[in-house]
Amino acid sequence: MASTQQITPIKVQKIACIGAGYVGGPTCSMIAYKCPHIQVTIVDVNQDRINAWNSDSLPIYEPGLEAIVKECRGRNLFFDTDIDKAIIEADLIFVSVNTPTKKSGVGAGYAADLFYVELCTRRIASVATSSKIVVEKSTVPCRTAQSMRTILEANSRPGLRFDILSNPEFLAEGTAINDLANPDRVLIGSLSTPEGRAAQLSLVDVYANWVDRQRCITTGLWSSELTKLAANALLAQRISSINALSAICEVTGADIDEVAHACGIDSRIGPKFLKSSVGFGGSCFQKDILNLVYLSESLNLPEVAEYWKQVITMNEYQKSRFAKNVVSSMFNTITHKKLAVLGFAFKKDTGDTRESPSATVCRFFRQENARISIYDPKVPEKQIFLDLTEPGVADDSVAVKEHVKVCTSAMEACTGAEGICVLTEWDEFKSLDWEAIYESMAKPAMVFDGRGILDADKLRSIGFKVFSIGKGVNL
Ligand SMILES: NC(=O)c1ccc[n+]([C@@H]2O[C@H](COP(=O)([O-])OP(=O)(O)OC[C@H]3O[C@@H](n4cnc5c(N)ncnc54)[C@H](O)[C@@H]3O)[C@@H](O)[C@H]2O)c1
Ligand SMILES: O=c1ccn([C@@H]2O[C@H](COP(=O)(O)OP(=O)(O)O[C@H]3O[C@H](CO)[C@@H](O)[C@H](O)[C@H]3O)[C@@H](O)[C@H]2O)c(=O)[nH]1
Repeated sequence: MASTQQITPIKVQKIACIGAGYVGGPTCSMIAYKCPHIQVTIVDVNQDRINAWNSDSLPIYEPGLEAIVKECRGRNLFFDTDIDKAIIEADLIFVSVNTPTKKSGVGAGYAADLFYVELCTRRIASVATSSKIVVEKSTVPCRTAQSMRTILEANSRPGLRFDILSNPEFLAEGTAINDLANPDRVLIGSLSTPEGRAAQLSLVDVYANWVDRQRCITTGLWSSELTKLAANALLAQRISSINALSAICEVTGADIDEVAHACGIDSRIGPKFLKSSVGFGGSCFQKDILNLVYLSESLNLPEVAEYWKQVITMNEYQKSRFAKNVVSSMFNTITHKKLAVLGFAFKKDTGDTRESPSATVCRFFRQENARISIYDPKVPEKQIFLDLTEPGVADDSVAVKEHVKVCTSAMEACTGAEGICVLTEWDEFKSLDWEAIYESMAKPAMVFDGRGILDADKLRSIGFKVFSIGKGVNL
């Protein structure tokens, strides 16, 4: 029978966050900003990253982040590599480390690699001198909290308590600050024991400094862990669904934006996440769906696994369909032709290139021996070369530079090109001087809009041949 014993939640005064990445950095900076009475220390093993957080040039680009960090840093927000000190001092610890897809061993290519989560858990256990609330912020497979509890209980000093909470993060890159300041919901899962409930309430109290308590959803641990994977799978599924329809539009002459609008206006469907594109990217969607596929397979649910896998298959199809269409439209060869690629980040307003569809398309163009000129307003040149270098291929870091040029403006990338591919939806691409670009290009000048952001009629009136995703082949 469940105990009715009441335990008073602790008042959190010191928070440590292990992992100063895209999630740990912005999330805990927001906590420091909204809770000046709480001391927040964000720690990482990566000295360069911590140095950057302590400098004028933050390691990630996120609109609005810099102002928040500048206001709080040195006041109640600290970035450090002294992980042990932060653990010892904190009463609540966020584990916000990376959980990439496993590259080898059991579950390779599907399962989440929990190596870093386990490393942190063991470190907390061995270092802690007082009881802690440990919060899974990383996206993890269902029931990871149980493994964390077992490790903590088996390795810590006698008499200490560790309450594990699941508090998955739903921020999207590029809009992280607004997502954190005004979240649709904050999800906190715990065991249904009195201690678990008390820990849950302690974390609700932290968020309640700026989030309405009604929006703080409290659930069981496993529901919370699974909700994170489910939410990403459902979002990615919408994109794959609209992209599957875009292929039908291109053959039939229907217009994907009209279809998406008319479908999305139905309140049961809703308008968001129905923008057809060259494919979804980012560090999460593919990884989390693969994780869900693996979970389904390990639970002996092959039909469920197959269902979710199809979301990724469709995404791969969309990227390759786009790239092949460029080749066929350019008279079946792009060998030695100059192609301008506008946008390399996986979406606008971020410099993140993880799983970027632009990188996939560029790799395809490289295979076809095209000359690729890339412009992205936020992705550093070094990162572009890193992403396009084939790992394990001797001297490819040199060879890639024979095919790929990184430019400092869209105009520079497009000058002399035979085709332009828009692969990230940066706003600045909509207002380029398209007349001047047209004049500078080899003819026929072609534009392949993989994000559906350009005014195709206007471009055609200038003289371009235009392909827009989901708009009928109307070059
Ligand atoms: N990127 C997103 O938009 C996003 C959104 C929601 C959830 N998530 C999830 O959050 C987690 C973190 O993602 P991210 O994008 O911030 O990753 P990231 O790679 O940007 O950051 C992770 C950081 O953890 C550090 N780290 C790894 N092991 C460590 C250890 N043992 N001790 C100290 N530091 C360690 C790494 O050095 C790195 O700086 C992942 O599980 C991801 O799925 C990401
Ligand atoms: O209608 C749409 C919406 C998005 N995208 C693409 O989908 C990808 C992902 O976009 P988005 O979800 O906005 O960015 P992420 O930062 O990857 O955020 C997702 O992944 C995070 C990590 O788990 C979650 O926290 C967020 O809730 C979830 O939206 C990008 O390539 C977008 O260009 C489309 O093609 N069409």
